[in-house]
Amino acid sequence: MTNQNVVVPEAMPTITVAAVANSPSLLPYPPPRSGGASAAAAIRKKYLSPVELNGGWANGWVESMKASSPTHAKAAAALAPALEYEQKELSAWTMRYPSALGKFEQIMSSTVGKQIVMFLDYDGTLSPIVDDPDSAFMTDAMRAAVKEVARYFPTAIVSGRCRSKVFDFVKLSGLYYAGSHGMDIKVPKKTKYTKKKRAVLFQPASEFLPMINEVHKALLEKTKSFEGAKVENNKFCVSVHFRCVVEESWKELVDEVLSVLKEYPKLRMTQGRKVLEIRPTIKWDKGKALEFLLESLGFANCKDVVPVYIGDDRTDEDAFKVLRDRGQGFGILVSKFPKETNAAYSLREPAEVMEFLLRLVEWKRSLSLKACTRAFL
Ligand SMILES: O=P(O)(O)OC[C@H]1O[C@H](O[C@H]2O[C@H](CO)[C@@H](O)[C@H](O)[C@H]2O)[C@H](O)[C@@H](O)[C@@H]1O
Repeated sequence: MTNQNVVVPEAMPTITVAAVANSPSLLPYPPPRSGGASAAAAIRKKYLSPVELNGGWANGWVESMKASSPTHAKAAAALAPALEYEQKELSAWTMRYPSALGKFEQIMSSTVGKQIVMFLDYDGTLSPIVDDPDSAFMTDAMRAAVKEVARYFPTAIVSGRCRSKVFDFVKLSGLYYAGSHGMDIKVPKKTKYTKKKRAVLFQPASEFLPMINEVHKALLEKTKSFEGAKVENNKFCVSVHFRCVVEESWKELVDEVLSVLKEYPKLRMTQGRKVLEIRPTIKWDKGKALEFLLESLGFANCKDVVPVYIGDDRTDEDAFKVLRDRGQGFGILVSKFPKETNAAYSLREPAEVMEFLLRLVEWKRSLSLKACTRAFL
């Protein structure tokens, strides 16, 4: 069976056992905890294209879904040699993607005299991952930190959620919001940084709205018998959550989702953190949204701008890649586990993101203070 609208989860070349041994950073998320050659075999299996696996596409998705299963991880954690192997992998990975907190001074010294623009993902970055997507609240302390950052730097929230929903969580005006993985961007008429004649609403997938609503309904119907499954309408994309579905039912769930998708060749499916994301096939992603926002802010051809993007998920990789390709700014991946990434730095969890944001504010204030003192001398 071939299905053009299905994106192979993490389509990666097949990795050999030797290659894995030599490249500790080539690990799926979270890494298999079975250690040594068997870990390598698990990695190899994960990266096989679904068409190569017996049973075809759906099995490929289930393999990918299982690779991020905490149940699997816990069961395998009983193996002591695996833990040692894992520690080595982690330290090799953090050498390659150092902590943005550990390298804070170094990072900041490269931004002096330049304009930092902040891009923040929401789930898993500003808020912890929780079972119920409707309860993924950010803390007041995090909100205060983001507010402070936005006082000093243009700040955008870039999320897979629909724009109104992510605004309801963040509740801060004066920021830029890009929802539906960047397919719904609003640039207000007047901000500290831009004065536009009118607000800009950029929705490159607007023609898909009726189709997305139709698919949302169909998916609600098809998944209603799966205990724990949740379908979320994110306006220009739909999320099918399987975090609370028992693993034995994942294959059946994927089959149902694929059976709906078969009727919509203009939609594609990708996988996030325990979620299947259905979205239009248009060439638009969080990376394009980052470029669009930089342009809207007047930094399109500016050499002295440092875009900083913090995110935790596969969809954030598009933005990290844009920064890497531009050779401008840097991405920070939020992850506790080694993970192949286009980011330059890492942070372990939202609490560290908050610490980074607060240090950024402190650094900016101390710079301004030094400048004032110099002016008085
Ligand atoms: O781009 P993001 O802001 O990171 O949004 C990506 C998806 O995030 C949400 O799902 C994830 O977080 C949930 C709450 O912690 C969790 O239950 C779920 O398993 C995660 O995948 C959101 O609900 C999705 O619609 C977004 O696409």
